[in-house]
Amino acid sequence: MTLPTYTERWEELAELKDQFAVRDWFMGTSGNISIRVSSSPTLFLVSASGKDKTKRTHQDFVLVDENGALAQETVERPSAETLLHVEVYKRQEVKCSLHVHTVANNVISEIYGDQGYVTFKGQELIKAFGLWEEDAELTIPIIKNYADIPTLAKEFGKHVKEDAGTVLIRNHGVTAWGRSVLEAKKQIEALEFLCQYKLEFRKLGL
Ligand SMILES: CSC[C@@H](O)[C@@H](O)C(=O)COP(=O)(O)O
Ligand SMILES: [Zn+2]
Repeated sequence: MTLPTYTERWEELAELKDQFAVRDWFMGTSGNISIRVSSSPTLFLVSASGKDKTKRTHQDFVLVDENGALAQETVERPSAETLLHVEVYKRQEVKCSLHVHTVANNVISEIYGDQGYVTFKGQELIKAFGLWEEDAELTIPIIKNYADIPTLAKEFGKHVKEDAGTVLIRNHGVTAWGRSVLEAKKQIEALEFLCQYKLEFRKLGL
């Protein structure tokens, strides 16, 4: 790990955090985000736990290793959900992992929670997930919100089958990851759009 890489990745993550904060995507200190700093060994910056993520400070992120253990001296604790980030960084191409709680993603995860997935069809934005065919269908898994984080991470890990993806956690939020910050961001934003659309549609009784 070279210092410019560390600083550049920190800044990239900090910018993203500011953007999500403006959208109110970190309500009540919820949400956590991370970015890969090194591949060999695996090291990534993850948001510190329990902070007001609408504010920018020099303690916003901490460096952790492939197991989610602190790789630097700090008084901060890594996100309580660091183990979910650990799951995606097992894939060498993954560069970024994002987790947010929104009302729309929570309601959709509850409505479709029993069936374990939600589908979207006939929507332009499913192209953000690489689905370009006219009748393509996007399926997003919904997992149970286990209180025990290692159990939650294990369940989540079963759905990390590609270098980019999205998983809803029932009545909790969503985690998206990708080969770049843009790819992870694109998916989490697109899913939020699709969840809001589906809810609006249902509200209108259509
Ligand atoms: C305070 S509610 C949110 C937490 O329980 C958790 O789900 C979350 O997303 C944020 O935890 P954090 O440890 O700050 O990364
Ligand atoms: Zn969470």
